[in-house]
Amino acid sequence: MVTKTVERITIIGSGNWGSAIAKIIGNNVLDHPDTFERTVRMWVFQEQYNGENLTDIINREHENVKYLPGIKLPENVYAEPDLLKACENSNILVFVLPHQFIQGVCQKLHGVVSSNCKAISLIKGLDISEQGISLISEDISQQLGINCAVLSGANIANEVAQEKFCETTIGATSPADGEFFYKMFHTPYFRVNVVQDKVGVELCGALKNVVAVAAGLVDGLALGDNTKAAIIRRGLLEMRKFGQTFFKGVQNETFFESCGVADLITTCSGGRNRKVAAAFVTSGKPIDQLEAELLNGQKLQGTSTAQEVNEFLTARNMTQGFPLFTTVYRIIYEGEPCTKIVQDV
Ligand SMILES: NC(=O)c1ccc[n+]([C@@H]2O[C@H](COP(=O)([O-])OP(=O)(O)OC[C@H]3O[C@@H](n4cnc5c(N)ncnc54)[C@H](O)[C@@H]3O)[C@@H](O)[C@H]2O)c1
Ligand SMILES: O=P(O)(O)OC[C@H](O)CO
Repeated sequence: MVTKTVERITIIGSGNWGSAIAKIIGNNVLDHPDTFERTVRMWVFQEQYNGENLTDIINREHENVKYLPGIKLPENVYAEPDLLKACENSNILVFVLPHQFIQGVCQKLHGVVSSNCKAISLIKGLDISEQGISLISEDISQQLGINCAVLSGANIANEVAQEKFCETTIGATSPADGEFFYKMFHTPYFRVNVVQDKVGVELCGALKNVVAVAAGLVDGLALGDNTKAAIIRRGLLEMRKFGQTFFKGVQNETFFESCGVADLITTCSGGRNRKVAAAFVTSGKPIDQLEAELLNGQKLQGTSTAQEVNEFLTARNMTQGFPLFTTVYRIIYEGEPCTKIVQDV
């Protein structure tokens, strides 16, 4: 008799989105016991919450009281503070942590992960320097020697966790991987569409965060909805130009998926980057201070991505071709007046 092996999943990250996605995966594996192992492990960057380990609270209360309060996680989601233990014998790795922490995690996992693992990145960020750009999914693939698909969409975590209808996009170059991840993530309220333009999906997720900062500046200046719509439209065009200038094969259609225009709308209305950028205008406080004051440990991605994109464009003498990305950078990091967001774009 041939025994069918089932896939063991580890979620690497347990913030606001990591916890919301743990709810989806934890429930979906129960619907597919022939495909997935029942227990889903979630790596938690350990911290104390009211004098207790966060992992102990999550495993007792089935709730991430710090990053996703008020939402019960399925009882088969198990929080583990040791990264290597969390990933032991896993076949499926779901990367969902702020992009600034991915290098450290990959270094710890280097040489430990089996080459027949599949990975998917839900991270919205890029690894950019003067030397060039790497997609986070490419970094994961290269450092761990495994394939990595991506998932990105108009998905504010708290709304997804409350099971409010939305859509998302999976980018997978292999149709078999696309089908597999569809099964792992799709629900009636979290509708997955799979496309092959993995690079386009990932770029949308990262670059929309810079546009969200611009939208927050507009809100802070109380310029109104027409102005914000103009910023969103211009932002979308710059995202596409950036993708099609620096990467091969990025498709126009991808920008009309959930990961493109839909994510721009949601992030520019209700996202954290928007919120902190608006407060930057109204309070005059530095971004780091506002992140700490307003986000309760959650992390911003848009300001650091604006800085990374600017470093990359400056090294190529191409900032003029991307006025919105460049203006966001200059306002946040070089003290340009916030009103430049409508003068220089
Ligand atoms: N929150 C959302 O609505 C949402 C939706 C879609 C995509 N995303 C993307 O998902 C990714 C993860 O975001 P999130 O919202 O789950 O995180 P978050 O901002 O809510 O939480 C921050 C996380 O980072 C962890 N952390 C802090 N220091 C760390 C360290 N040194 N090393 C490793 N981890 C550390 C914290 O424990 C916490 O789990 C990001 O790329 C984000 O853009 C977020
Ligand atoms: O809260 P933000 O700005 O990080 O955006 C959250 C999600 O990416 C929206 O899809």
